[in-house]
Amino acid sequence: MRTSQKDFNDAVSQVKLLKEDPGNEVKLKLYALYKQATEGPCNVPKPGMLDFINKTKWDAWNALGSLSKEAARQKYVDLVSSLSTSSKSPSPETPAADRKPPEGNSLVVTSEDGITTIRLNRPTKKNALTTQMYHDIIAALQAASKDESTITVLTGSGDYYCSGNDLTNFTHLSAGGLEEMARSGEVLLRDFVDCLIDFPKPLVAVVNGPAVGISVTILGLFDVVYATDRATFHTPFSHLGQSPEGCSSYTFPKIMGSSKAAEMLLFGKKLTAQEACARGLVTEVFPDGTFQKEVWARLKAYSKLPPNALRISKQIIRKQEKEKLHAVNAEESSVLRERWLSDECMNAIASFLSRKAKL
Ligand SMILES: CCCCCCCCCCC/C=C/C(=O)SCCNC(=O)CCNC(=O)[C@H](O)C(C)(C)COP(=O)(O)OP(=O)(O)OC[C@H]1O[C@@H](n2cnc3c(N)ncnc32)[C@H](O)[C@@H]1OP(=O)(O)O
Repeated sequence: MRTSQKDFNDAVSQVKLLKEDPGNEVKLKLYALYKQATEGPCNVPKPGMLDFINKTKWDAWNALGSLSKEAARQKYVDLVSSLSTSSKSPSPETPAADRKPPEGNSLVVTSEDGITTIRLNRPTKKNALTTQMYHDIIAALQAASKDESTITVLTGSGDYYCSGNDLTNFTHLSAGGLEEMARSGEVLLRDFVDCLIDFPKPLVAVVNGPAVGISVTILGLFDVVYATDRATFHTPFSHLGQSPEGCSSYTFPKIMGSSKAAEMLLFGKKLTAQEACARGLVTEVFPDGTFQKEVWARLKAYSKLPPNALRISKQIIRKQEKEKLHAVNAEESSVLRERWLSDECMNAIASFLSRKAKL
């Protein structure tokens, strides 16, 4: 059956009414099909390397080749129709466990039994860290350092611990352009890591699933790291045209030796939880089935220890390193600022956003 211009116009209007964000990949497909349906094959010059949002869009449109306007209209209508069906609200009978938790509250902070828990809560994005989340974690750590709790925990919701920096952070350009984005990124990164370096109470990572990028590098600044046996530890900086951060250029060689650290930080070797434990990055690994029960029981017992003694002991253990860690953090952040402006980095991010590469 042929798609009429009216079907197409209706589908264009329907997209604006979708209840759920269909995600970047689908939005890119819709964009490309729309352009093909309305203007025909891609007929504009390829945007420059640094203009990676428009370059990604151009790539998607250009990839449709000589597809006819009629066929593109049909594909657009079919795609919108599949989205409209899948984004209908769940019926009242849908069991709660089958529903995705809301995306609204990306960080959930709770305090109970002497433990303040900071939970990354963007499970549908594998808990990738938005710029807002870095700010919120800083605020949560500052509050936790002064609250009644004895121990502070960082963990994730859903099947991932954290997929690292949200790569769409790079697409939110302000009036100052790329340079300004890189400058503010450097300041945010430095503040975030400084806050971890200075955190005065026992800081525990409860790694409930795979961990990527900055969520791995900062583990050297935690006092204890518990991981499920499902967790993996991956720092794909070279693949992304980036460089190590979170003080890992200093803490990783110290923790695991320089050659093992290089395998992770230069070549992006992904470690299993057992390997990370053998290298000293993880304190203890638990079977996934009993992970939450065992870890929280242990933390509850530790939280009954005298809080002042814990603070003072942590201070003695970390004191010698603080100055060095702040210097390392400043240097890593400054090097990254340069990296973010490089073609290698731009290309890697554009490639992720257009879904050509997965790590
Ligand atoms: C200059 C501005 C910067 C400002 C901020 C500065 C602050 C400091 C920055 C410090 C530098 C940090 C460096 C890093 O952390 S490097 C590591 C970055 N992370 C990645 O490269 C991971 C990318 N993701 C993946 O490879 C895969 O998604 C993953 C293996 C994690 C999971 O694959 P899987 O197939 O299981 O799931 P999906 O790919 O379908 O993912 C589900 C949805 O989640 C989205 N997603 C996942 N990870 C990220 C991410 N890091 N950023 C953005 N979005 C992410 C993915 O796109 C899917 O979304 P859709 O359903 O909408 O398609």
